[in-house]
Amino acid sequence: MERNSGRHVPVVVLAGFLGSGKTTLLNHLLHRSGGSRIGAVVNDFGAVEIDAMAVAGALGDSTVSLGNGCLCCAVDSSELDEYLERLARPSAGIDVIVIEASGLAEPQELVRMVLASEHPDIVYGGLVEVVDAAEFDDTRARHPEIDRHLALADLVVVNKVDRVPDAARVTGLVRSLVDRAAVVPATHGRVDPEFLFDCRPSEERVGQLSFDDLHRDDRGHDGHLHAGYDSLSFVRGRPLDPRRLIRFLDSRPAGLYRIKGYVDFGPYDTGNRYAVHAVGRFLRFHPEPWPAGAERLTQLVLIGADIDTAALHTELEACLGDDVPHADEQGMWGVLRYVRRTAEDPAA
Ligand SMILES: Nc1nc2c(ncn2[C@@H]2O[C@H](COP(=O)(O)OP(=O)(O)OP(=O)(O)O)[C@@H](O)[C@H]2O)c(=O)[nH]1
Repeated sequence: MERNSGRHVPVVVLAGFLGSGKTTLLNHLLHRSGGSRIGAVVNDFGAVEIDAMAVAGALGDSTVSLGNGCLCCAVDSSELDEYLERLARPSAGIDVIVIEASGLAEPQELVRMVLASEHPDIVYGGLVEVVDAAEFDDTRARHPEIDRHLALADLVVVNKVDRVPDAARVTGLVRSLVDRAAVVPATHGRVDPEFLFDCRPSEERVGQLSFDDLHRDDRGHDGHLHAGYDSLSFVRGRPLDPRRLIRFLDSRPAGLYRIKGYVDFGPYDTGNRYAVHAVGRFLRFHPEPWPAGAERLTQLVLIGADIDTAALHTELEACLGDDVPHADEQGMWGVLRYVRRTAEDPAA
């Protein structure tokens, strides 16, 4: 692909099911993009913008966030256009824009929105689909439409190959489902940024997409991946009790597929907040120092199908800690079981 010559900024759509590793990949790109400056548009499904928080530090003013709901269901694309306009301005000095879609977005809707943009300085830069190798079989079984998403992709990153014994089988299966896309295995989203900048589809392929896949149909949003999914946001200024939270997490219902956010354990660790990620049955905590001046908040987003959001909310309330100034030493043991301190597993 030609790099931005000052005329056209490519816009890459980064999609993939809940928890597949989109934010991790975007963060990798931001740190490894060499001389290229990346602008990011982040779209979360939950009302608290956890993904935007996770990428903001690396980007400063070149990230914008479209929170609360799926971008694919935005009434019109003018809001997106406004953001793209801001990022594509020559003064922003941005070479490529990446839109990180919510894990429940319909990629073809996003591609359509980019193609429909009237902004003269941007050009559609391709669809990147991230796949969670460990969850791929289950996700496909629950959502056969994933195959359709992969068929639209220009690059598929088969992520989390460290979590599967049969990475070659999963990669082969993905290859059989794509059209012309390149398929690259990865761990923690570590792909060569050139892959993304190079994944721009040919004119022919864009034409094919816009004709076959991109016209708006009249199904409404019933057939969308997010139909049937609910999300719940939990924000509190009072610390959580680690034992109670672990009890909640260990007994979480099967439909609660994704949890992400940050937890304040108050006196149990005054220096760190704990990024938490649950994807299916997988659970991980990453302690990280509180950013300077950050308000000490617990902020969680829970996403799932057939979940009782009111009951989950009540259960989370019950995880709030008692107002004790001191913490007992064993209190964090349950949490620390889910912390991995190796270079192989950096915080997302
Ligand atoms: N073991 C392993 N974990 C990974 C890998 N890539 C990402 N993760 C972890 O998977 C979890 C989800 O990663 P994210 O990057 O937040 O996923 P996402 O696709 O942005 O999630 P949503 O925005 O909720 O759809 C985090 O705990 C990551 O650290 C990987 O290659 N291997």
